[in-house]
Formats: sequence, C-alpha cells, structure tokens
Amino acid sequence: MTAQLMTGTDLARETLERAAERARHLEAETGVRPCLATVLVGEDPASVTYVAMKRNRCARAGVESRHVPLPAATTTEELVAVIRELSEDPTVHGILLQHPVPAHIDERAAFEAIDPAKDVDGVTMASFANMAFGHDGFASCTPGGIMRLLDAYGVDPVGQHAVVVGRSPILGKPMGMLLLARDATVTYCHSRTVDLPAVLATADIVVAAVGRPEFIKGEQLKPGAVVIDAGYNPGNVGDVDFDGAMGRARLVTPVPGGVGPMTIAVLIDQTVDAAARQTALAAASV
Ligand SMILES: Nc1nc(=O)c2c([nH]1)NC[C@@H]1CN(c3ccc(C(=O)N[C@@H](CCC(=O)O)C(=O)O)cc3)C=[N+]21
Repeated sequence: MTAQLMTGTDLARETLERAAERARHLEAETGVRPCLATVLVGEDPASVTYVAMKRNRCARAGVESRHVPLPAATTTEELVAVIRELSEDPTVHGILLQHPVPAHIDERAAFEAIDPAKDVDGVTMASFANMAFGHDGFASCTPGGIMRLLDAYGVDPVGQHAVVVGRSPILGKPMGMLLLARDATVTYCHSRTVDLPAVLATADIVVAAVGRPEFIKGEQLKPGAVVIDAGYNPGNVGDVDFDGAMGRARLVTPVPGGVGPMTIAVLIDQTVDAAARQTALAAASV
C-alpha cells in the first residue's frame, strides 16, 4: 500500500492568491497596504533564509514587509523596546519575531511585547488563550496551516486519536489545542513519554513536531494513519521517515512541500486580516 501525498504547495498558493485579492481590495478602498514587520536577531543562516522566504511571499501577495535586523548581542530590554515601538506604529499591522532568538534573550518577554492585535504569527499568551477557548484571535501559523491542510484533504478530526509529538509553545502545544477544539482525542508525547511506540500504534492522526530528523519510523505508525510532518531539520529533512510512512499510512505530508508553505501562507493571510481589522477600527474612531 502506498499513501497519498498531502501537499501544501497548491493550497498555499491558493491561500496567498486569496490574501493578495483581499490586500488589493483593502488598498483600493482605504489606501492602506498591509504591512508585516519581520524582526530577526542575529544571522543564523536558516533563520535568514526563512525570513527571506516570508518577505518574498509578502511581496507576491502585495503585502509590504519592513525588515528589522538586530545584532546577535541585542539585550532582552532592547528587543522588547523595538517590538513595543512596532506594536505602537500604526503603519505596521503584523509583527513576526523569528524564533529562535539567541539564548541570552528572554524570548517569552519579547513575544509578549507584541500587541495581540498584531500577533499574526500567533505566539503571544493572549493568542494562545483565545485560540484554546475558541475565541477570535490569530492561530500559531504552523498549527493553523496544518488544520487547513487537514480540512482541504477531508480529514475530520472528530473522535480521532490525534497524537502530537512535541510540546513547544508555538508548535506542539497549540497544535493539540486546535485538534481538541475540533473534538479529536488528543495525546501529547514528548521527551519524558515512557512508551512512545505504544501511543503511536493507536494514533489515527500523528503530528510530528520534535525537531529530530526521521525520529518517527514507518513501522511505528498505525496502518492507514494520517501523518503530518512539521519537522524542519537542516537539509530539509522532516521528523518522520518518509519512505517508511508512505508504505504504511493513508496520507503523508512531504518535506519540503507540505507543512512549510502553509505556515507562510497563514502568516500572510493573518497579516491581511490584521490590517483590515485595524483599518476598520481606525475608520470607526474618526
Ligand atoms: N516566530 C516564528 N514563526 C514561525 O513560523 C517560524 C519561526 N519563528 N522559526 C522557524 C520556523 C520554521 N518555519 C518554516 C516556515 C516555512 C518553511 C518552508 O516553507 N519550507 C519549505 C522548504 C524551504 C526550502 O526550500 O528551504 C517547504 O517545506 O517546502 C519551513 C519552516 C517557520 N518558523
């Protein structure tokens, strides 16, 4: 048996085209062009590449991007000050602080300096709480993109055993909450999980978000499972052994061409949403 590929490239392109159309409409109606501020601390080559990809997709969607590169030696206080300033700048509608920041910086403090109205990357505690309670707010981009992929491929999480491997604040943890909101039975697995293979053996949906190349093997999967590989390891290698998964699962996301493009599409989609909301609010207050 060979699984079907669950690709994100086409869905991401469609999402970006719709976002571009909405951005054009907003600009025609109000003269406001959506603007995403991208903040990058240091020059980690992978992060430089990701931010360049995000800005490139912004340009394609008619979204302005304002890049703020900061030296690796930036302090928490300096970074928080920069992000506060962007939060208060009415010409900036969305803010992305590229993760990870250098270890001496309190990343949580920096994320929390993002105005929740501009948190198009879905990284603040306010966004997490809104998402977890089913209120309006921005989803963390990778989990948000994964939900859109599941919907596009007709995977209904209701009653399914969804296993999230990883519990990071902007990926694994919000992923489980989004699946829970759609009535999946959710299990989180992590480095202290005693018997991961036993849990995986009963997983209808697996989301791999651990950051270890080919950590999950095909023979560990339940036959017919839906496998989402959210790993982005050096060299474009996922967290799942792709060939093994293809021989055992029903649907598998490739790396590259799966979750990654959806992450960026959601970021830009949410930037256009943020600009539209902020512009409507500004119009209402004059
Ligand atoms: N605040 C923050 N928000 C993020 O969303 C965030 C982040 N920090 N830090 C790093 C991770 C990683 N990430 C990716 C986005 C797109 C691809 C992507 O599109 N990858 C392409 C391949 C890329 C290539 O060809 O090099 C693909 O999978 O097809 C991958 C990884 C967002 N992240």
